[in-house]
Amino acid sequence: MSDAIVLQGVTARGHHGVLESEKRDGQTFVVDVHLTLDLAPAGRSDDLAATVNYAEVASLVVARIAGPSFDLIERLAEVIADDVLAFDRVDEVEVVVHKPEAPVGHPFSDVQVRIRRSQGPRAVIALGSNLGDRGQTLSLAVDALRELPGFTVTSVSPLVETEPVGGPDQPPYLNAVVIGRARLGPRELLEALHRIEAAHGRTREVRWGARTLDLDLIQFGSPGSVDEVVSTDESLTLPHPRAGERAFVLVPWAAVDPHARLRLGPGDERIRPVRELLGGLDQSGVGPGPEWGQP
Ligand SMILES: Nc1ncnc2c1ncn2[C@@H]1O[C@H](COP(=O)(O)OP(=O)(O)OP(=O)(O)O)[C@@H](O)[C@H]1O
Ligand SMILES: Nc1nc2c(c(=O)[nH]1)N=C(CO)CN2
Repeated sequence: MSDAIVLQGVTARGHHGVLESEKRDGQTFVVDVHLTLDLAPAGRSDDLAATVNYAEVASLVVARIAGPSFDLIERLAEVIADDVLAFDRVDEVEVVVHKPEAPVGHPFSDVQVRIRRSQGPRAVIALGSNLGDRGQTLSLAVDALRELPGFTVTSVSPLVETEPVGGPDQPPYLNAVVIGRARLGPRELLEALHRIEAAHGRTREVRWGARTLDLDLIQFGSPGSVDEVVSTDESLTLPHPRAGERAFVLVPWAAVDPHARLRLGPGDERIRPVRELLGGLDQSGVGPGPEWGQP
């Protein structure tokens, strides 16, 4: 990925430094931020929501420069990198902090630190429940994902109420989609999903039968990018082979990421916008669900 947004020379006064006089008097800090992200969705749609607003990044940087004092500019760079990586769309960030008035004791023009930090691949997880207190179970599953080491939840879709698709006669489902960034590998993530399912009384007796909780890994990495994982292995097929035909997955996914794209199958070259796939599906069995946290 070579697309980037580059914001240079964001300047503000701050009180970072090891010396008492630096903390007391303050000085000028200058920050450059280089964000690596896919700009094609914004290029195609002309929609600010499909990219990162550089003015928001500048405000975050100024807030950190002017905010609570750190001893080291390394620390200032690190917190700025963390703030920028909280934008789900950013794959990698480089932060340079300049301190041109630093007390160096000799003539000099600038001192700077430069760090580069990356997100893990983006993972899309589909949630479903049609037994017990469905909303409560799905809320607890999202909590468990938020607490999962090596996984950062970045977005949670609204709940949808859906008619069962396939399998025996069974009650209606609540479904949702969670998107996150994974430092875990896809297998470790699937094992963690199975542990969360088991903690909520999930059993596997009937294929496509009723269940307290179902967590499917829909996609790991961005389709077409180097971090995408494609697998035909039966124990972990990626992308999930039935996702493209399931309105109960695609409706909540498109609601939380209108620019999402899906490879049509593990052996398939075709990558399609989720909204386009939805256009070809019968969505009559999918309706709005309760608010999160409401019965
Ligand atoms: N992408 C994937 N996400 C989740 N499970 C997968 C995936 N690929 C393969 N599997 C395997 O599928 C097996 C059955 O999973 P599960 O019981 O959740 O299926 P299901 O929900 O009844 O059906 P479906 O897979 O059609 O949603 C699991 O043991 C798992 O190893
Ligand atoms: N509406 C709906 N139907 C389903 C679901 C689901 O989550 N929602 N899951 C299935 C197997 O994973 C089978 N059928």
